[in-house]
Amino acid sequence: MIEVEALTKRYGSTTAVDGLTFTARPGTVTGFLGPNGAGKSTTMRVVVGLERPTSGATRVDGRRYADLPAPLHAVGVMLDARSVHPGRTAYKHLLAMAQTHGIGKARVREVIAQTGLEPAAHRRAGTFSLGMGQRLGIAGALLGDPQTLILDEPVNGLDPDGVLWVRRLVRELAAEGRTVLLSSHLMHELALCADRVVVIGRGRLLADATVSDLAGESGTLEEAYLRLTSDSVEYTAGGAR
Ligand SMILES: Nc1ncnc2c1ncn2[C@@H]1O[C@H](COP(=O)(O)OP(=O)(O)OP(=O)(O)O)[C@@H](O)[C@H]1O
Repeated sequence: MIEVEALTKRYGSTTAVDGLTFTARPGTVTGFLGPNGAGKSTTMRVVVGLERPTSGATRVDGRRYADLPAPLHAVGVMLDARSVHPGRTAYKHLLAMAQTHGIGKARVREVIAQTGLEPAAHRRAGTFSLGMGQRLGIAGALLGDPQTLILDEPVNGLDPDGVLWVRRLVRELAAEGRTVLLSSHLMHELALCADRVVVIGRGRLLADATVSDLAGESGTLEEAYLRLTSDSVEYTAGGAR
């Protein structure tokens, strides 16, 4: 379970997250949606202890990230698929992560198979396509068999097979009772795999609803999203607003 409670994060004069509260629950895929710069990545970075909140709090399974005894087993994270050392092979990268938590080679091989990385396991990550890098990032998130997964834009750069694979994977993880928080720009993508959707704009909560409630009576989910975020989009195809 992920709890975000009255979270505010400022960088100088920029308020990236502004009094945000929501909960991502076990057994559920929670879609985290908002236009560019809405504050999704910042929120996720605070949840996993990479940023300190200006005010408010975040918790994973009732604890602050810093208080988790074995973070890799509690929460699997993929924030930036390009953050892997380019000179390391996929296998070596995962093995190095595994060793920080006493996870064995068998589990490394298991997540390599689960993410379809077997043919590329001994290639340097620097030679990977964006899609392969995403698979490696997801493999790292799965490594500790965590109850909670946080995936920032996991379908970015994936081919159609990869997109289908991610959809199936997150559904399976939730069906096993895990908490999955998944960000995307794409409402239609989330509609296909999320149970709930948390929509933010300019760091503020705009909606927290089931996919079907958000679409409501009036048209499609995409229309509901555009209506919600129309005041939050800083730039449109026609230029600055
Ligand atoms: N380290 C930082 N220093 C200064 N400003 C930052 C920093 N990180 C994020 N911001 C600003 O905070 C706001 C929220 O950014 P964030 O990356 O969280 O949004 P996002 O919803 O993830 O966007 P995107 O979908 O484009 O990745 C933006 O205005 C961004 O420029």
